[in-house]
Amino acid sequence: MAELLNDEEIGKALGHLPEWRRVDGALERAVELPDFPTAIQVVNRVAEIAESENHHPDIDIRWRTLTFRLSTHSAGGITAKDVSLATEINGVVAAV
Ligand SMILES: C[C@H](O)[C@H](O)[C@H]1CNC2=NC(N)=NC(=O)C2=N1
Repeated sequence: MAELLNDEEIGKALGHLPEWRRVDGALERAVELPDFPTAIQVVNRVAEIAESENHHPDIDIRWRTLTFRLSTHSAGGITAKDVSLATEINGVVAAV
């Protein structure tokens, strides 16, 4: 099972993920896409990655704004899996 990261480890990870913030026991990023179809394309690409890694984000979809929330449910907080998926989500968004 993935180990929970401590405050120092989370802070260090966020240093490399300036688009993300810590909200309660999760990493969170909101991103605005050019339009709704593009937002759904991003969701679909993230879904492929999440399924391949068996680690799934919470996704809030409001028109063209997506909010991703990452936590490891089985650990009850933030683990390296969340940091890894955040990095991959950044890559998907950057490729739009
Ligand atoms: C049975 C299945 O492997 C688990 O429920 C996986 C699925 N996706 C998951 N996603 C997240 N974010 N946390 C988990 O603990 C988790 N567990």
